[in-house]
Amino acid sequence: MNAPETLVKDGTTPPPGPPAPPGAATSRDDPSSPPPADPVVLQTRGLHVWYGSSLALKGIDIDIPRHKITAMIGPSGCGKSTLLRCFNRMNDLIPDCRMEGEVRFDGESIAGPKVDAVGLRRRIGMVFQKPNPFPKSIYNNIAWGARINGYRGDMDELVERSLRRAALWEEVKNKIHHSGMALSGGQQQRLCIARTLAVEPEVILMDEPCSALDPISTARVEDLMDDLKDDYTIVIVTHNMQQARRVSDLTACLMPDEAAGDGQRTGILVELSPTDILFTNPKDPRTEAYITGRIG
Ligand SMILES: Nc1ncnc2c1ncn2[C@@H]1O[C@H](COP(=O)(O)OP(=O)(O)OP(=O)(O)O)[C@@H](O)[C@H]1O
Repeated sequence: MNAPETLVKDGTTPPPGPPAPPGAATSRDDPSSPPPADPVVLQTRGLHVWYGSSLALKGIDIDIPRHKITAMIGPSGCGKSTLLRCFNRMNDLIPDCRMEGEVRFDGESIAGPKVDAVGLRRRIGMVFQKPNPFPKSIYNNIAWGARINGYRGDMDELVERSLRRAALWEEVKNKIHHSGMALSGGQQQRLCIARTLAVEPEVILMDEPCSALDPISTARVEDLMDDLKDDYTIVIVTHNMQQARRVSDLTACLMPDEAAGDGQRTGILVELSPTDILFTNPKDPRTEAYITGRIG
């Protein structure tokens, strides 16, 4: 995503709230101020994303609520991962990827050269499909990132706290200086979650975090997500509709735009609903067609 000079808004959609002035103090700067009252933590308006000349996402307007788990489902190639990467500007790292529209975090635009993308990714962490621990010890998988991010506190305490929070401590406490690569796939994924938690993000983006895991490891990660949502906002992309039903509070259904030209698969958001409603009484016939297997 290249930061656009001018943000383009879809005139058919309601505009977001007013942006905070650049450099304005936020509640995060002042520890005595109450947490933001706005229940929406991430918001897009009129979001379009292109890879080269190919339009991958069109006109996405979505509000992600704080301290909830929002799942994103939809057929392959309809732009779920692309949308996830818009939230912390990971698309900036993809050549030829360009976005127009607005993405707001805590009410402030994340686009533009003045926003520190690295700092943004610290506040909005990401867990990937394939566990990707560093080729370092379990301890250093956590300590390394924390040190780079300027952590000056008690590192042993941070490592233990992060591993406990990721429900991994009991399994690794006696081999903390062994390689993270020697853990099982499920343990590696929880180590990656612990590494993400160690830098104290507010939001965790998960891109199919269980697709490489066996059912028992999947259940452990799902239990962990449920436990984490009191303190974090989680957005998860999943192909597994049962998983979306089990873990999420809200579900967003993305579908290919029927109006797109031949050979184009452009994703649009057709529905965002409470998960129990989306799977039992969907508002949009395209959602119903997808969840009943009539569109894949
Ligand atoms: N790095 C990239 N370069 C070029 N095109 C890309 C890139 N990443 C994704 N795309 C294209 O953008 C569209 C959306 O891809 P994306 O991976 O976001 O969809 P998805 O819904 O997450 O798919 P899946 O469910 O298969 O993972 C696809 O047409 C894909 O080919």
